[in-house]
Amino acid sequence: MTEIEASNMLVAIRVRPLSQKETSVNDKDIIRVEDHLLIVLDMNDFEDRKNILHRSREQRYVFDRIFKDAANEEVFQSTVQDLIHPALSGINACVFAYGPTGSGKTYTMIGTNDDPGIAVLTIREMFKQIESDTDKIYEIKISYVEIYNEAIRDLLIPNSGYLDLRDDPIRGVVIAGVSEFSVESTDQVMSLITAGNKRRTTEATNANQTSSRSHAVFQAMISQRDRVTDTVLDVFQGKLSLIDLAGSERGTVTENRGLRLLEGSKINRSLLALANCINALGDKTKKGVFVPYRDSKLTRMLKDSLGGNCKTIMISNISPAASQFEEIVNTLKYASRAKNIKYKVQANKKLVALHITEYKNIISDLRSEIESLRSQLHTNPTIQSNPTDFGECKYHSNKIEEDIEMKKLQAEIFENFQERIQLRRALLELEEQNSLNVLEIKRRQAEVLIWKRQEELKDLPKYEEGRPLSAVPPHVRKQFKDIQMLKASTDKNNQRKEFMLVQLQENMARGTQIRSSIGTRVLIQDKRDFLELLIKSHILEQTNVELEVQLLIQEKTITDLQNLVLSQKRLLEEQGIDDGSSLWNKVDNLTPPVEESLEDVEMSEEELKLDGYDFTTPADEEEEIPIEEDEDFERSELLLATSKVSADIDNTDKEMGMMLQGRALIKKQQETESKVKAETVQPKVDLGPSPGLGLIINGKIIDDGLNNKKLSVPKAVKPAKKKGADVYRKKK
Ligand SMILES: Nc1ncnc2c1ncn2[C@@H]1O[C@H](COP(=O)(O)OP(=O)(O)OP(=O)(O)O)[C@@H](O)[C@H]1O
Repeated sequence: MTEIEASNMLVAIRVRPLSQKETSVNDKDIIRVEDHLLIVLDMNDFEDRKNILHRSREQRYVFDRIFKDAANEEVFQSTVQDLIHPALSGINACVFAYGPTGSGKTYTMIGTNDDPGIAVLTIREMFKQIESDTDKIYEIKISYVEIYNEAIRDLLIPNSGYLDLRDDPIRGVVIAGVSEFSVESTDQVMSLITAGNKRRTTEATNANQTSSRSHAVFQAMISQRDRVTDTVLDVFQGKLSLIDLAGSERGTVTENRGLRLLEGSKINRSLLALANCINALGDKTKKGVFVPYRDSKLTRMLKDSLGGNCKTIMISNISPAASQFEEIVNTLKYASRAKNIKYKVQANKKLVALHITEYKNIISDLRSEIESLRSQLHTNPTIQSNPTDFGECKYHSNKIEEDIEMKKLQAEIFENFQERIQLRRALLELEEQNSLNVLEIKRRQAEVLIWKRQEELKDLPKYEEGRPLSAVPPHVRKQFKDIQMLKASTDKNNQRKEFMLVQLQENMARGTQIRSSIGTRVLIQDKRDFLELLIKSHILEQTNVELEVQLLIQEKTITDLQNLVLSQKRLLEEQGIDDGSSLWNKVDNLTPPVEESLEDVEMSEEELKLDGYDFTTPADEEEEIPIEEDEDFERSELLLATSKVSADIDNTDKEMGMMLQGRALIKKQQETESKVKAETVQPKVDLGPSPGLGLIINGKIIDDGLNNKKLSVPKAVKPAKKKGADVYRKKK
């Protein structure tokens, strides 16, 4: 598995001017900028300077780029301009504007006539570069959608229905059925964007007169090839995404009620999912932890941009007003975390061997469902007979009621099926992450083994013989620390897997219940059409999964895996370590030194820098990232949960068959789990819960991931410290 040089996400901060409203109430500007340093002053420092007991809440942050009183052109030139050429050369690029409501995200992305925003400037620059490149032919298609209340709508066509996301084996996550317009000039793009913006859902809230209630995603698909005929052509395909996120809502700030409150909680949900992904990707202590991209439509769409082969820029917007202190600090903390996100070209690589069985399960599951539907369709004599027979319909005498019931059923079936596919795929991804963790652990263990071998040749006591960890070189200590983190992440992933398995069981039981209720809920002819539709959608999904399997096999990642094992083995053999017996047994038996806990032996900043760690995080980074804990937020969650429960079908009467199927599934998963466990060395240190990664299942926030306790490692009982030469006992 070849990895290109990793680079970090570029994070820029944009501070908007004080608004008229803020100035009119004498709100103060509390943001100071000195090059890469951003200082958030404490308002109390203005008013209460004489009170020496007052503890200042002043905060300092370091960022790649900070803009204050800057025009959009300046922001563009120092950030996004550098993405245009790579995007035209086949590299994926993404820019997203993040920040609380009213902080200037839409201003940054769209701008005004006098100060055109990033989207306009990007398109202009793109066509400028295309026109000056006479050697190549470019084709550009654009799409523009919004995610509103977790539903995707096309902004380029009027009255768009809801669109769905699909996992395309070649293009990654795609929006099925989205309109893509071929464009040849800036003007064409601009008129499409303007029309799209008019269709975007905006409302006045207390915090912003034209608050964007949705996340807007503009994408340009670029293909480039040489202007040479009659030769085999290489076509490069890049994707440039520009995303204007909806603002994070705090009920207390916006004083939203009713629909706005419900809407806000959905916006928060996808932003919480985004924050969870940023936390998982950007936290150095969370190596190998499963990234919950599937928790929201937004994060599913952003999967490539956050953790894949994509150059991404995050522009975090803030107001400078003292009244916005909490929002400013929250935004800056998330932005700081995002700075740690790194990219690797092959981050989305899949491990074929470990997936084939899982995919086969999905296919056989779909097949049996199709069979059951077919037999319902063909064996039920009442369906085959008179299509206008209304005899089976017990409850609906009137056609309108019938239509409503039919639509409700359709929605239930679709939702149930989508949810199942999402859970299944998430389980696959989780398995993949754990398998990668096993590999990463072994890779590091092999490194330690090599170091041990080299040490054996020296006249020093072995670390097992009392040599403290502090005497171990930094690069080896880093391997031990990484191993510890990876094992902790694998445990955390397994806990999450258990949650998901329970959800899957419930989903399947609900599916059976919905299907068995069809006969009593709709008309005969409708039932027939309905079942046919169901069969078609299932066949489509099955074909999709089968295609994925074939592609995975073609990817030959199995070979990659074998190559890795072989090269690792060769490496060890070269060092005279592997005697040809079992390499993996040998590395699995490797235990970290017990004389001192790994946490006790802190590496110096210099040592860590040498090992590739980043120290650009603010001093208070260790603090927990606060979440919206206000009453309104909780109330809106409750509201959502209640509406969900009332829409749910009572599934207490589970069929025996489903129970057996569920048990078989759990048994299978347990077998897989014990297999994974057998391959993984149990951690010697209890790491406790890993912080910062929340859990959203079926759209419900199970664990916000931000209230968890911090990662704590119980300190090992330290032996009395030896000094100087005592530490290095002579080998006998
Ligand atoms: N850099 C800026 N210069 C001048 N005015 C600005 C700037 N940034 C934002 N504004 C003004 O502040 C107000 C709020 O900005 P905007 O609508 O872009 O916020 P937002 O973050 O997109 O809000 P929401 O999340 O509610 O949609 C607007 O009136 C906008 O014109």
